[in-house]
Amino acid sequence: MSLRLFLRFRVLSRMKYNINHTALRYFHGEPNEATPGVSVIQVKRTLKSFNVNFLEGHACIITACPVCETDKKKDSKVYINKTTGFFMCETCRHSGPWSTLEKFLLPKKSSEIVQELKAFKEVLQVKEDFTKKWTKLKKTLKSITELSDQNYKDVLNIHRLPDVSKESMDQLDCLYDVSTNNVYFPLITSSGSIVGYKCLSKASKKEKTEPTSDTSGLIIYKQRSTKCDGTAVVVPTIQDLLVLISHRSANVVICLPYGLQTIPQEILPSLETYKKLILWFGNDEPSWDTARQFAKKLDERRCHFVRPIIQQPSPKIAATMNYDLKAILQKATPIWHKSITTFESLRQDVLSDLQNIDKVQGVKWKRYPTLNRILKGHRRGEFTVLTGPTGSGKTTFMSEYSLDLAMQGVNTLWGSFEIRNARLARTMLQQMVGLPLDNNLQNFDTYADAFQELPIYFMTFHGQQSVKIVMEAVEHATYVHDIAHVIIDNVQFMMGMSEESKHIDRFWKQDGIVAAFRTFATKYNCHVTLVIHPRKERDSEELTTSSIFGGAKASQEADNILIIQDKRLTSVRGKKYLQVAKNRYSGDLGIMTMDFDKSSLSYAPKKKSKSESAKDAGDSKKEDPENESNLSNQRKNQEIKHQEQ
Ligand SMILES: Nc1ncnc2c1ncn2[C@@H]1O[C@H](COP(=O)(O)OP(=O)(O)OP(=O)(O)O)[C@@H](O)[C@H]1O
Repeated sequence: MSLRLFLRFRVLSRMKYNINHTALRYFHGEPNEATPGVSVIQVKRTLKSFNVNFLEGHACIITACPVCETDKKKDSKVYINKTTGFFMCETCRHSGPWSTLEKFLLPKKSSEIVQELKAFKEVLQVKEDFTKKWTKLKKTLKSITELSDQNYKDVLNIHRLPDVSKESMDQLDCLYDVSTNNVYFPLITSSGSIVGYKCLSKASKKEKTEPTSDTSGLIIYKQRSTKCDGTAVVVPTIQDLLVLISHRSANVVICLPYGLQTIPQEILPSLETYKKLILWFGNDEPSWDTARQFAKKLDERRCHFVRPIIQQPSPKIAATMNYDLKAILQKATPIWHKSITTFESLRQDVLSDLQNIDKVQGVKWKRYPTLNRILKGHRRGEFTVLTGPTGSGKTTFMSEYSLDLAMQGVNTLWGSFEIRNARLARTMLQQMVGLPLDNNLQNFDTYADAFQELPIYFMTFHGQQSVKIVMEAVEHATYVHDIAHVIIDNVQFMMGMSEESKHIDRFWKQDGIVAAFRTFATKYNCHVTLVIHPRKERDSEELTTSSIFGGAKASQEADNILIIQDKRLTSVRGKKYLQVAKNRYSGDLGIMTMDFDKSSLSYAPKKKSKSESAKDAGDSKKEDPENESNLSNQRKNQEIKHQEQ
């Protein structure tokens, strides 16, 4: 345990946390630092072996902070995340991976080790204390409750906020900026420290959060003169929070810092005191998906959910419809199902699915209407395989396909083993702005700022990697950043050396990788897209589902198979197109032409003038292969099923 080792670790962990705040959020390839992946049993065993008393909470293990102890501070608690091992102390604000805390917990430390720990502590990650910034803001801004009654009402009207009394608002301690009309709500931890704020902006009409990621604070409202029974209602927006406050619908209401986008593991300590959390997010599919995802982090056994049916929209909408908010909250049911369930407990889910049929079909692409028609949308928990000849544009297409979804809020994790992340990010940036970047360098910062807002994360793996390490990184990122779409480009980079003689082995290896990602997609309710090269086929032959490299596993396990077909080399009028060769959700198959626009690196269909579209509509009936009849689609699907059997 030398100081050198500690310092090396520090550089990596610092890089990890700092880079998280920038556009490209990287994960490191080193097994220990990148993917803590500590089991709760392991943590408990170590604590017991060190004779350390601890409490097992819902999402964290709680014990006295050994980092504070070195300063002889007493009564400080450290929270250790049960899934990742990430620790956070509410007093000294140190945080980091379990492997670091373990060193501080060692019972008998030689004086040499004590010295090393002191030096190490200096360089440990410390969560930013926002109190000073907040105090500064307080000097320049007004407390909202200081406004005259009329002005206070005007501010509520400007932001279309419900009629919350000044007394209730006073508890939230929010500030008002007279010059911009913005309202600031502090984000507070359970120990009372201010760690950021949520701002209702008049100009953008949106909620903005500072810091932009990984805050440990929440907006917590507790009704005065009522006893907390350990229940809190959790809502995504300030509007929802204020509605519940103004209707006095719950004793404790908590507003999440980043809405439905992500729930940082840093806020879990502040939620430990609640025995029951009622998640009230809204009655559409994304809200429902998010609730299930968040509940996994919060500990499903204490989570209840306001089911997403028409009579139970988000608090804000329910209030405008004059629904009884208390009655809706009383109908909240547990998220956690036992292994055996009955139709009685499923009926609300079935009803919700039927009422939300369009949204259940998934997130629709903005750039590919044809894909929406065939695949209906992009759904969580599915497994997609993309294949196509070498250099046919698999990466370029997948880049635009995933960008489109990320721009609609799908949290995305890219594993690009073949091309460098910087090149991939550049392709995506160009696809986002639709212009060649080198000719528009003067606007780079504007473009980059917009790109930085997107929920896209990149793994820093490059070249050959073991499946175990990649899977650990993917599972970790899915937990920490609530990832909904993982892309692996391409599978061949997880299969070791590529000698022809080892072909049989490689088939087996690929089957193992496919099985691992299939299981992951289902277990974590996350969409996985694997890019797989085809087997060597003759150029003149079309690729089919059986052309995918490896055994039949990939085509059997996939929910969707997408194949890029390049007919330009074999026929004069040949085109490049994307074939949907398998679609488990609706069974519809078909093709989408891929006209490449070099300046925007895009395959999206170009917008046509009215006369052109009218002409095309006539022509396409005659010859457009995209209009294959459903009958032939069904026949093709049956053929695939037959092959699989
Ligand atoms: N339809 C097209 N016409 C012309 N150039 C294209 C087309 N599609 C992609 N490209 C360009 O071809 C190059 C290779 O594309 P890309 O890396 O996406 O292919 P790939 O199928 O992923 O390759 P590999 O088989 O090596 O993985 C890129 O520079 C891309 O901009």
